[in-house]
Amino acid sequence: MNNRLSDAGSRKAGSDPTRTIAFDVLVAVTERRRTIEEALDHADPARPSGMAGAQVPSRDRAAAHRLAATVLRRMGTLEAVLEPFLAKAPPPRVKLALMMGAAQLLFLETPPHAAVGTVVSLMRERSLAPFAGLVNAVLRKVAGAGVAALDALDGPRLDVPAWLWSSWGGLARQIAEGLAREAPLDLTLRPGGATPEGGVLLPTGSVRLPAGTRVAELDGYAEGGFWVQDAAAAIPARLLAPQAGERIADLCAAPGGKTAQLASAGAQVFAVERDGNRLRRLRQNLTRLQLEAEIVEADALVWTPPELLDAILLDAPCSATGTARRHPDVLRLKRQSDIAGLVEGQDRLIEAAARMLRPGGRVVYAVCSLQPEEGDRRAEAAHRFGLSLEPFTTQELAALPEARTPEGWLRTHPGLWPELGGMDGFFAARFVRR
Ligand SMILES: C[S@@+](CC[C@H](N)C(=O)[O-])C[C@H]1O[C@@H](n2cnc3c(N)ncnc32)[C@H](O)[C@@H]1O
Repeated sequence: MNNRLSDAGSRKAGSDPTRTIAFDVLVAVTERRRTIEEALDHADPARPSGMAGAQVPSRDRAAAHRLAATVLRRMGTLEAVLEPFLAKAPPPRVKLALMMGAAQLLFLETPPHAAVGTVVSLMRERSLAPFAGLVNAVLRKVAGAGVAALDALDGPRLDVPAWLWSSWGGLARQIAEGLAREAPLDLTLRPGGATPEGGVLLPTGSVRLPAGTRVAELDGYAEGGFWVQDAAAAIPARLLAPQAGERIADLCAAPGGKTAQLASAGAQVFAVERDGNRLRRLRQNLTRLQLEAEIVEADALVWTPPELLDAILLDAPCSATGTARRHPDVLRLKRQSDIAGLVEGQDRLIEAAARMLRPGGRVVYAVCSLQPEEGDRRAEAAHRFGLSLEPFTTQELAALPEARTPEGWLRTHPGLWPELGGMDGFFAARFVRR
């Protein structure tokens, strides 16, 4: 993909869809609070941002995704690099274009003539021509300073919004250092599935391939030998320890990574999901994997299982701050004020799950969040719903002892496994119905 960004410089200036799409994505994320994926779905380099048009070819989409994600991941650092070269603050869209140029120069190894030339052309394409001279001059200075400009900057601190940094307490620096790295591709293998070529088996059982690997091109993909799932995301379903024949609900199921884990253990799985579009993806995933589950389009708050259940996996909707490596837009889109509403929804789902369980039945509550309100605090509150805490044992977390909290919960974060390439942030706790 590096090449893709570099190649564009040799094309005619102004004919580069990658930068145009990346710019439109950045505008959509920062001005309209769209996710990168949503913005890409609406991208059309031939039209100004926000107008849906022809589908973007997948190679352009991937390269634009990488560029926009790099800007969002390193936004604080990029602002600090540009600041000395700007006499006064430019309009927000001009600043985005400058950050895009600087990201290519400093993080994506794009040749200077390509990085500067394409962003200058972009200014004309997006009705910002009066600023083309400024952009040209500033980016040339950034190119002249080179990566040495990064040396004096505290990148991890600059790139994380202050409210998130303070919410992560003593782990903040470690987490932020992990977020600065691009996430690898992690797979969960079907039982007995073969590791694709180049894959490394991780201590927890997932298989890891380098960032940028195209999953659909791997041997065994079409045959359903594996599915994409971050190493940390694969742990909660393992901790539920599904047994063949057990009645288990996956209450927030799409796109189905955890449903697949439960089904491949031989459990009788109800995959409950309220979003019809996401449910379609879950169905497609299960079909490719040749796995079976009872797919239920319903709100888990009101759904009632045909009989009380043996176990539940509750992967509740959350702030998703634990996925910021893969989705750096999360850093810019989430706000501290979002947390209270999410917490309320999580408690309602825990309460609903408790009602579905037979006495002695277990639930693993999980969130891909790094926020303590959505993690430990929810575990502390679960007794209100007739649930007892059942901590994970050291043996259950033997493959990742550093992720076991003093209370016996699971807490992963992007700063773990730095030498192996990190992992997403997840919290999980187990409760049993009294
Ligand atoms: C964190 S994602 C789940 C990821 C999934 N467990 C996996 O591993 O692939 C949360 C999902 O919960 C769904 N959801 C949110 N609230 C729900 C509810 N009340 N009932 C059912 N599904 C819900 C969302 O649409 C979303 O697909």
